[in-house]
Amino acid sequence: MALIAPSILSANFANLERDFDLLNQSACDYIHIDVMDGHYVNNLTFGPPVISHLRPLTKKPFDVHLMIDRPERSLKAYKEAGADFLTVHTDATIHLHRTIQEIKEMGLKAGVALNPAQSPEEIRYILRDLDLVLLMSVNPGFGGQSFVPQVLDKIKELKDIRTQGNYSFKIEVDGGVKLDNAKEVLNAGADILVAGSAVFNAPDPLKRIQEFKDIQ
Ligand SMILES: O=C(CO)[C@@H](O)[C@H](O)COP(=O)(O)O
Repeated sequence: MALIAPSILSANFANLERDFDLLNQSACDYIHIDVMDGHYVNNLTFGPPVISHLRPLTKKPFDVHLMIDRPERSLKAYKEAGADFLTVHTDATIHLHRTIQEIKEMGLKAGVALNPAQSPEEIRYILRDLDLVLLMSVNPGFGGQSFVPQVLDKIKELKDIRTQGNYSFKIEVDGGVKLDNAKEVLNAGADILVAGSAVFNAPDPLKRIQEFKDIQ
């Protein structure tokens, strides 16, 4: 069964408590939290203070996706705010291996994100250290963009690499995931689907999450 991580980037920022009530009632597996700093990406969302206020609202794991420059400077703040997974971008940190080790030493699950133009080859030598590889299927920064179709081949490639290397990381796909392409994304090898606008812009977000969960 697909693991579903609704992205609160498309939630109502003026009413996050209501949207967290909804997520608590749902069958979602993780809550995907997009942190954007206005530098690594143009958009700006929130940081540790907001996340720490969200933490008591749910027991669901926080899958925190850091779209920020130099994430190594603030890992501890995100741990203290309540992150369970911390995912960084390869091109945002200078010493990626060290950053991953620091996330793991804090007892968190460590993830690396690849943008649509980046190859899994870039992270070949750290794959054994990772709990998660997040394949961006849009360019990062905004919700509601269209799925970049070439990413389907990348998912397959990464899944083959995982099998050949006997690695244990999960493959998460993020951006433009909708009900009508989710099956193809899962068949390509994704374990976790991130869905923002497909969930929060749906007439019935609870039903929509269940529809994603029910995909065979
Ligand atoms: O990280 C990002 C965008 O940078 C994603 O998590 C989006 O939030 C996904 O939104 P949709 O494409 O599902 O609307």
